[in-house]
Amino acid sequence: MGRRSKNKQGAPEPLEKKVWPTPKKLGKRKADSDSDLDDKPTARPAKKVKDSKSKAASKRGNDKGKSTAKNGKAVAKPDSDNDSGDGWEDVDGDIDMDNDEFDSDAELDGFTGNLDDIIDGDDDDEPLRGTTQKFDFDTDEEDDEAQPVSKHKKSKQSERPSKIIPTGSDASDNSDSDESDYEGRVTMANMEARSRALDAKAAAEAELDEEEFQGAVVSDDEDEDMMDEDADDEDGDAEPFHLPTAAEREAEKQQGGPDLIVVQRRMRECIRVLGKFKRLAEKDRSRSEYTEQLMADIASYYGYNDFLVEKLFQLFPVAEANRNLQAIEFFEANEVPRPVTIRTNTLKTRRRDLAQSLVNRGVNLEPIGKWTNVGLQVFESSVPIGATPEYLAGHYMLQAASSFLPVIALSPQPNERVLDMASAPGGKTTHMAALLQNTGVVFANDTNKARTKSLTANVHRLGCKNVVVCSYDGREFPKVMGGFDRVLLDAPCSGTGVISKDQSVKINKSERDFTLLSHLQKQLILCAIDSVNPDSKTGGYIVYSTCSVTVDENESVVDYALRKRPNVKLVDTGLSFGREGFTKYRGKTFHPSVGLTRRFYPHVHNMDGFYVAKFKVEKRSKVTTVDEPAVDVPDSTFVLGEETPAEKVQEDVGFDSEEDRPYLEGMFFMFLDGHLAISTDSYLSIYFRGKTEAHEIQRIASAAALKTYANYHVDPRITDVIGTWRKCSCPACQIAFICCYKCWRGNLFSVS
Ligand SMILES: C[S@@+](CC[C@H](N)C(=O)[O-])C[C@H]1O[C@@H](n2cnc3c(N)ncnc32)[C@H](O)[C@@H]1O
Repeated sequence: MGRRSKNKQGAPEPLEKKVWPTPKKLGKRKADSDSDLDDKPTARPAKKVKDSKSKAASKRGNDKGKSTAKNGKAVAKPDSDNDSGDGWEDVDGDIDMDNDEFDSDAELDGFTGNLDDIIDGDDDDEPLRGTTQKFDFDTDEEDDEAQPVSKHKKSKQSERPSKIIPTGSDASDNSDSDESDYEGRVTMANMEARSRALDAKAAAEAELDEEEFQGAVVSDDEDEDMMDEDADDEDGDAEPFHLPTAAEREAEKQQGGPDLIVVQRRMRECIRVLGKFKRLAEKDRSRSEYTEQLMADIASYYGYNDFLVEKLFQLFPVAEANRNLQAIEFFEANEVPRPVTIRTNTLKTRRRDLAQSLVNRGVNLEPIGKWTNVGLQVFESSVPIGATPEYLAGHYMLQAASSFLPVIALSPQPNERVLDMASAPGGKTTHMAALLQNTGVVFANDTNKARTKSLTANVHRLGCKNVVVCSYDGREFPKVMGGFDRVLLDAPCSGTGVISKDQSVKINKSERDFTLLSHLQKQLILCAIDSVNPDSKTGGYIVYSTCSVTVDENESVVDYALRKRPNVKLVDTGLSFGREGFTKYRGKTFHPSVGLTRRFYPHVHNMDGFYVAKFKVEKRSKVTTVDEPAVDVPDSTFVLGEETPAEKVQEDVGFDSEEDRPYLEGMFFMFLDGHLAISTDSYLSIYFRGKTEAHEIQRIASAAALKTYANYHVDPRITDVIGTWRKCSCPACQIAFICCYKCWRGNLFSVS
């Protein structure tokens, strides 16, 4: 770990801001670039009231929010306000409020606040607003422990040194920028404009990246300065910065490394020199020397290994004028906790009702933004947000905002069959179950059996009744079963997007990890594609996502899938924000459609770093076989040992083999007394949960034996079947829990 992480020291002295170029000096170009950087998280004090539109409303909101927490008395907003476009629109007017424990009217009666006073919906379109305090939960994992969100809790931010780089709001004159009319804050609209501007600049990126990749050093003479010409005089006053030579750096190392303050200053100076290289660089020193020094200092200052710093630094293309600033903003954002967010479980409640209940308990919150109608951002809470009665009753999931994105992109439709290939602990599974309104079926798979326990617990808590939990290696699909309308592959990844939650990523990732992960992801994505029914009438989609920002795990994987499976194409994710996926990166050129994929960054969107790609699986025009190994995978990448050798999996993922036929043809699932029955045109299989008693197997199997093609087996990898099966009314059925084939087909999804 670097010295900051290792020592957990207090904040070093703030940087002397006077040495930074003023906004004026930075000029228009800087203002543009800063405007992009302004998408960063802002260290905002905990608050629940938006302060832009109506100070009066804000004040009322604050006051009421506090008083409601205390006295629990006030009048609920009339229902008619629900549709006022205030950001609290109901997500589903037809919610089955089948949970007796929850009485929304009772909640309303007791509600003492007026949410509309608290909320100004007009700026509801920010991805996420400023961080308040640290709250420990994994991107994708529910934290079982109760976690109060206390305004008194000391955040990690408070221990941090001041910023290395003045950000847009710190340093730039934004009078021309989108946010100037909005108190310097970022809106979805201006964020997108910034993204577009950046993306336009990326046109020149590939050539420069390639040059860098091939070791070509950009000529100093050709470098563009970031500063305006009129800044020259003032630059003359600045102390010349001496870039340490290799020998000096070695000596520094021998003495135990540089002082933290020295590192801070040096980073700042390197960025300054790189920004106006011709004027400020020392003679005979190259741009790459400054960049190397900057990366080395980032590694020691933030506590990364050198390899990862370089990998992450390279995400910011050389061609971008503000490349170094962006990189620093990214590393800085990894030191700041992301906002606490929850997802309303629409199987049990409505967002507005949930919000009212939580406000009554002293929770300050607001809708996340217009891109989600189920998300709430929690600013502060006097109660542990992971242990409220509403939480225990399954009215919400504690879930990072970025985790909503792949499910929104996948957009499962009622009655569909969906596979969540790597699902534990179930944040996205339960979201999908809710979008299916408890119809159809979600196969929630995860190779890690231990993790399926928390998945099952979440499925139960949230009242999902259409979920089969199983524990296969995802690479065994579609051999296990196929024919899904939609598949989500939220792939195992390096976690470079969630460093703010898991600082160990900074030091425990090596080049080999990325190679192995990328191999695994490539295998999984092919299996995900092959598990989709291309003839699906309503779907035929796959979403691939990771909580990583590296290209190896994202664009490279997606591009690989496009090359290996000509019957798939990328489609728009439907997400209203996010940066375009790279189509060129460090000498590699990806399919142009990779630009349709979306990247999310902590410093831009104030969310965990994330990546989302959506594919449409087309019908295969002719029999195609995979005639080469999908990926050249070392055996060591397989965690199942003897179960499934790599080569076997590779061979088996070919198209249209006779063997695959039953998996790809129409398949029907039903829930049998807590077990799973799968029927195709050719056969019936009953999967007993791993710990099924022998007499239970006997009972069901003997009934199944009445069917000609029935077979059964006990599968320890089917861990839970959460759903109920309504007895068939068909007179042909001799046995209550097994239907004849005809009525089975007709009634399969008549599950209650
Ligand atoms: C990013 S997490 C999934 C988070 C989950 N989608 C959610 O929203 O809660 C990745 C998961 O992949 C699982 N995994 C790793 N290798 C796998 C494989 N070969 N097949 C299936 N799952 C795998 C891990 O156990 C881990 O739970």
